[in-house]
Amino acid sequence: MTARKKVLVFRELPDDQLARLEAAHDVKVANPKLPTQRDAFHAALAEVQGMIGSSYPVDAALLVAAPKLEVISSVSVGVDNYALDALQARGIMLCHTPGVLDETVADTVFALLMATSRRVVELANLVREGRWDKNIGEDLFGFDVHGKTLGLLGFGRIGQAIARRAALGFGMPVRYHARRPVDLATQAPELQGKALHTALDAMLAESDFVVAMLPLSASTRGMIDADLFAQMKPGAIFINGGRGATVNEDDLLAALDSGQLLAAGLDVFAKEPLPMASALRTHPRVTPLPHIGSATHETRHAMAELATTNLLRALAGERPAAVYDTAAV
Ligand SMILES: NC(=O)C1=CN([C@@H]2O[C@H](COP(=O)(O)OP(=O)(O)OC[C@H]3O[C@@H](n4cnc5c(N)ncnc54)[C@H](OP(=O)(O)O)[C@@H]3O)[C@@H](O)[C@H]2O)C=CC1
Ligand SMILES: O=CC(=O)O
Repeated sequence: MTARKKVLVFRELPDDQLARLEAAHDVKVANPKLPTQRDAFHAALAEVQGMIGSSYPVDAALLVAAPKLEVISSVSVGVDNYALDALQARGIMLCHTPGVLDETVADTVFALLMATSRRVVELANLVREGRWDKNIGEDLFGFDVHGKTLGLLGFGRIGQAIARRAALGFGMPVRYHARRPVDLATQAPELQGKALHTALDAMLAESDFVVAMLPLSASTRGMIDADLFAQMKPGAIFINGGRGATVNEDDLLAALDSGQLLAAGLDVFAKEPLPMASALRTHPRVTPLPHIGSATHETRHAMAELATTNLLRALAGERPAAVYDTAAV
């Protein structure tokens, strides 16, 4: 039997997953985002071997305050909140939740595709506000989604789930850009002949919808800028389901205001929650969501369960299913 260790839960976990942790280890729950729990969170760091949570920056200074830390289990697939260099230097394991959220995040991205192209929020507001006094005219028509070309920036687990919806359900030709082409024959045979690895400039020029599904890293920070927007088809729709800071938001606003982009659907922003002063919050052709890519009951539970299993395995000296390679860029 594994010796009991000290575990810090820094974001709410479902009761059944908390109970699994408490059965094996001494657990402290303290969310540093809540002023009433911040001191308890920082005090606990000195003794903990394991941490589990998400959506909080675990930087190098925080890690210095946690000298006994062996493993962090993130309830997220993205790992941009963690000081990867410091984790690697200290030999602290980082686990995450790839795979269990792919289909749900792809659904969210498709909701944004449909909402932007068919003006769903704008037209629902027209009805709610009592402005539906005659049949709508051309000025409020949308554009088709089916049959249009989809360009994907990032073609990993989630990008491929989006491509399946587009190619198999909506008859959309798919172009994707990633640094390495994916071997569709072994990894996604259903997309063979339907999704093409395409040079970035050609993908941008050919796509009616450009969807970014990129992780945030040194190579992607600010990557989607004025230069890329200028290469998109005039009147394209841009969707971001990856990370906000991969986009230069001032350049995005300029592309919307100039008419180069027809609309944008955004689940993620450079700063979250989105500041009240951000023009993206109220722009008439932006559909903003509060980072809900994986936010369904089923998927958030599956993520918590995988993260809990990862942590329990790591603390027991076993290899968890989803260890992030902190040396990878
Ligand atoms: N909105 C939300 O709620 C959610 C957002 N996310 C975000 O989505 C991201 C992607 O998740 P997932 O699909 O599981 O990740 P994967 O690691 O499976 O895929 C990442 C993709 O991005 C590509 N990529 C990485 N760097 C670059 C680059 N510099 N230029 C071009 N392509 C690049 C990779 O290909 P290659 O390495 O060959 O370049 C790969 O195709 C997560 O890291 C997270 O930030 C995830 C879940 C929910
Ligand atoms: O943004 C969500 C994630 O899992 O990463």
